[in-house]
Amino acid sequence: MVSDDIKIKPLQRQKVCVIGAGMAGLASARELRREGHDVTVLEQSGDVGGQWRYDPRTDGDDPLGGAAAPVKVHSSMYASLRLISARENMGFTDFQFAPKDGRDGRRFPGHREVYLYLKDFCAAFGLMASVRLNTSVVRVALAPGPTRRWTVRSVDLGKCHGADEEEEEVFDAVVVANGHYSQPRLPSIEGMEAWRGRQVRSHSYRVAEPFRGEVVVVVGCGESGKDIAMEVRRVAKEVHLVAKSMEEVTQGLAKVLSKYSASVHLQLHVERLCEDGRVVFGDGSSVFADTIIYCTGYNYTFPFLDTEGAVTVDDNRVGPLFEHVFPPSLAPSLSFIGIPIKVFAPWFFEAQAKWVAQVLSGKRTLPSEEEMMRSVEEYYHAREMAGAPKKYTHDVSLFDTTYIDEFGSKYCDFPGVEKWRYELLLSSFVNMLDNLETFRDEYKDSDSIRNSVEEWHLSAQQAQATAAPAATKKQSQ
Ligand SMILES: Cc1cc2nc3c(=O)[nH]c(=O)nc-3n(C[C@H](O)[C@H](O)[C@H](O)COP(=O)(O)OP(=O)(O)OC[C@H]3O[C@@H](n4cnc5c(N)ncnc54)[C@H](O)[C@@H]3O)c2cc1C
Repeated sequence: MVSDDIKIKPLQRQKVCVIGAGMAGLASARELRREGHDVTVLEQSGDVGGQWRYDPRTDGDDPLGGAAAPVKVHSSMYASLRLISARENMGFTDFQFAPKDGRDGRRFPGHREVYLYLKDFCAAFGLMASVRLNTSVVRVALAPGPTRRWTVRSVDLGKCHGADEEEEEVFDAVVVANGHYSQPRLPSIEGMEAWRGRQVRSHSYRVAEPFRGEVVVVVGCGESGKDIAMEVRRVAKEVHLVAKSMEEVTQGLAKVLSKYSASVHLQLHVERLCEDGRVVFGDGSSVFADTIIYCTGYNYTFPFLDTEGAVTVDDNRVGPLFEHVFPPSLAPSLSFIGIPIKVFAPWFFEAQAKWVAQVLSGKRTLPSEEEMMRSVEEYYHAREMAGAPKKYTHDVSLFDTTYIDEFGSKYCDFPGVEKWRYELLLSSFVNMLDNLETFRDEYKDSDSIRNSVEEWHLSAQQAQATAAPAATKKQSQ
């Protein structure tokens, strides 16, 4: 643990390392630069965009080894993926995700449109000047000495893979933004190791073609599970979609299940896998399957981070983190951006990043370590009382307007999410629950949403035309 008498560098312009150039890392870079810090973003891949940079390569089919071993391919996006959140609800406050001529202008565009948007964001704010690509961070630990600083060890993947190519740099602060949709979280099912068929993680699913003519079991009924089951059904002999309980079977899912009843079958729970290739379900029925695709979520992982036990991951709880951002004993020099799930992204990442940038510059102060710790413990206790499993610690719930709005006003004078955006979110969600196959293309806005969306389109386009060049000029000065 960190010694109590360690000196914190006086707050001002800090030399900050951001790990990762996805949505969260880019939001951090922009806010830190705005606040006058000296920022270096280290990104292991050859471009920015994180998850939204589709990668046709995969980590292969071995889920058992793959669950423990770090993945090599970062993005879990499949080729056909389209957003589940409306573009009007995704975007930075001053750089909206507005449709652009000649691009995918749909309300729920494909993954590439988000990647291009993030590239535009980088260009508009001159962020590439701070980003070092092909640089994988392999170790982050407290630097020796009387001041709390961090040694960051990285490898230049563009050059070579040898340990002697590692570089060490010392930073005043580190912002961790490495994402948490890459390392698959797998269920533990009896017989998994000996089952003779192919077992694939949704992380490695790209297209349906490899499953042509097969009997496929899709475990997990979240967004990816449903999307993948519906896509695979077009080429497979039959698909068995496994839900945890009937609660997951929304009206929309029930509709498609009845529409495709000849090829898609709902199952509840996988009981065990048999060596002969059978998959036995909770009701005792079974099927000989060729492939199982696990769509069972992802784990938080920070393989490079050594905090001497100050921050741990326990059943997907990263902690302790004050407001999901600062570990009390290491704040503010270590912070995490993008940990919460089910938030307006990147809007919320921007708010978190603004807070971190302002705390580092001394514009804002944090409560004492003890108070932050108490707050974390109270939060855990409240979650427990509400019956929320530990693994959902960072699910702050998109529909709870208070958390996001209070965060913004309390920590960084950030505007609350406008009412119409919540209305749009809710109506899109209800439409998705009812019309799984069509919700992205067929929707009916209420008059008030339609008016607000029209206004948004106009102002977003104007803002992009004027503010972005100004921002570029300002950043390059
Ligand atoms: C299939 C799928 C569908 C999704 N659909 C939606 C949606 O519709 N709407 C929505 O809002 N969100 C969606 N999401 C969630 C989305 O990924 C997040 O909103 C957001 O992209 C997370 O951004 P991030 O920057 O935290 O992480 P990432 O995008 O994962 O970026 C992390 C970056 O860190 C880099 N990195 C990691 N480790 C290191 C290291 N050691 N050294 C250097 N660099 C490193 C990675 O290469 C990557 O570029 C979806 C996610 C998935 C997987």
